[in-house]
Amino acid sequence: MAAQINPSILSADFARLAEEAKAVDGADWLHVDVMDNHFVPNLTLGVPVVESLARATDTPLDCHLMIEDPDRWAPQYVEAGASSVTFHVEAAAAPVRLAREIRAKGARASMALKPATPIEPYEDLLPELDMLLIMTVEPGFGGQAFLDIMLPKIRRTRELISKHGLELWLQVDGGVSASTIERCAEAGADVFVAGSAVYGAADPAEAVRALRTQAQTATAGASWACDH
Ligand SMILES: O=C(CO)[C@H](O)[C@H](O)COP(=O)(O)O
Ligand SMILES: [Fe+2]
Repeated sequence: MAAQINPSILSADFARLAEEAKAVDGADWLHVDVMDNHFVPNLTLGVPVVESLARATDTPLDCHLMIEDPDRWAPQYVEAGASSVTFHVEAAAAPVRLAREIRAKGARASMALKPATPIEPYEDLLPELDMLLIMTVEPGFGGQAFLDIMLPKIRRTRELISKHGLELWLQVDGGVSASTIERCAEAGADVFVAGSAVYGAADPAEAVRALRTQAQTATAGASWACDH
């Protein structure tokens, strides 16, 4: 699969979300960070904003739910128009049931791991998912420094995906920029969230294209991608 770049609107101007979505024309997905001030110490937006944004853009929405009780709330984000919904495993009571419910409602089901959460206990759940998100910062805020100690976890997850022959996308989120994206791609990521690196650029659409080129080039030279 070609590398995908998902600009995070956390770094956009929330008063001009429709225009900010257009500013990254050509992006694969729009990454929408939902924070409830409980699971993370920050508060962003909820279902009504996602509904409006889904009407305002043709770019599919990738909703990253950093909230308590995703079992209750995640299905509502599918109904609001999200094409992919990510819940945190640390917050989910029944991750398999929830992933099945998200898929049954017609969206891609994705599960996120905070930096201190290992992948190994969840190996058997991977076939239930369309995407796995490895956080490369502590969730809660944009503009944080990339945690390169997450690279071995990305590598081990890519090995598990290959071992089971899965079509699972592997997303990284947090501190992804021109100086870190190649290491993520080489380790095995294929979906890249970038907030400040895109919306902080003079030309956000050009930043998306440049990041994609960097990721594609790094992937082409990576050992994990040789048989793809
Ligand atoms: O989930 C997130 C934070 O919890 C954001 O998606 C992420 O931080 C993007 O911002 P940046 O690229 O600036 O790090
Ligand atoms: Fe995110």
